[in-house]
Amino acid sequence: MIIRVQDLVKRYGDLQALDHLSFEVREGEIFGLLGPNGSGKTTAINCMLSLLRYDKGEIRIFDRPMTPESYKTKAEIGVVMQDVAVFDVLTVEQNIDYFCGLYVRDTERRRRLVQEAIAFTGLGGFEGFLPKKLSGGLLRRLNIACGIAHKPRLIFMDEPTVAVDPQSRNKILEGIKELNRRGATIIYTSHYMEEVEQICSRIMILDHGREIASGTKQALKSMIDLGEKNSFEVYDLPEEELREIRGLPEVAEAHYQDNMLVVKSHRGSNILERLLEFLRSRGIVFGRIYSEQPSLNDVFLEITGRELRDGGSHE
Ligand SMILES: Nc1ncnc2c1ncn2[C@@H]1O[C@H](COP(=O)(O)OP(=O)(O)OP(=O)(O)O)[C@@H](O)[C@H]1O
Repeated sequence: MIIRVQDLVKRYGDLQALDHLSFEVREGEIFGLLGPNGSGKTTAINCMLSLLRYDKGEIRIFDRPMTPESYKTKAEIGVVMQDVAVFDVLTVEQNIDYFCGLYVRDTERRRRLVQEAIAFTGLGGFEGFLPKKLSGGLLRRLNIACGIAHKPRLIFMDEPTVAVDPQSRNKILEGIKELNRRGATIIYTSHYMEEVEQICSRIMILDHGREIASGTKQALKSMIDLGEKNSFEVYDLPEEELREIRGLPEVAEAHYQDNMLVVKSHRGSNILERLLEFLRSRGIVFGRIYSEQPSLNDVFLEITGRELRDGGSHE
């Protein structure tokens, strides 16, 4: 077992940030911690890294107890934190060399590792740049290079794509999958469900410091009764027709707002064809049609009654 967390409790004064959290991470996984802002993801990571004292519980990494003095364990861990933490006065290359040097003393080997990290994160050509000359996306990639240059066996990544443009984000996500293919186990936190769905092999959903569900994305989605969501651009939908749609046995819920008819079906039922027939038979004019599978947001919504996040933008 790469990580075993048992019954972890962390309080900040009266606030219970982690509430009896237990989970395990196996070798080779990309394990996603998904939860809204403030759900306890960063606190959980800081406890696992022994950067934060906790009130109760046990944390083992590589089958060894994790303590602030676990230097051997720490040397096998890479950390990419939410806030970019690099030295302003050092160049890209010097920064990576500095962080790699915390674990790798041999200068020849380090030189090779630094070059590999530069190539891996696509920072070639920027070696001599100071961090303040880099774009936001490149700075994030430097942050990642600093965390992974020493080729750790286990990598913690805390929201590494916050405030990153879509192109850099995709590069970062591809990079994470590649690190995993090369053998690293990864803990990835995010409040962006699409990212977690895209890269994580197993996911734990957190809310108020508690696990509300965990499993593969398929397993999580099969926990809820929701099937696909079909949306139709409809210019006029009489109340009577909406009532009839709601009455169809496969329909879980149906709403009509701002010229959009949104119909969510129960799990396992495919009703797009039937809805199209219904609309046509009633002479209801429709425009564009979208069909979506349930998302992890639907899982979160069904369990907590709230949206995983407000709005849809990747701010
Ligand atoms: N040093 C601190 N002192 C007091 N409260 C804190 C402290 N750090 C975090 N908290 C609170 O603990 C809860 C969990 O915060 P945490 O940062 O772990 O959540 P998170 O899921 O990582 O959120 P985010 O995505 O915003 O970082 C929040 O309510 C937060 O306000």
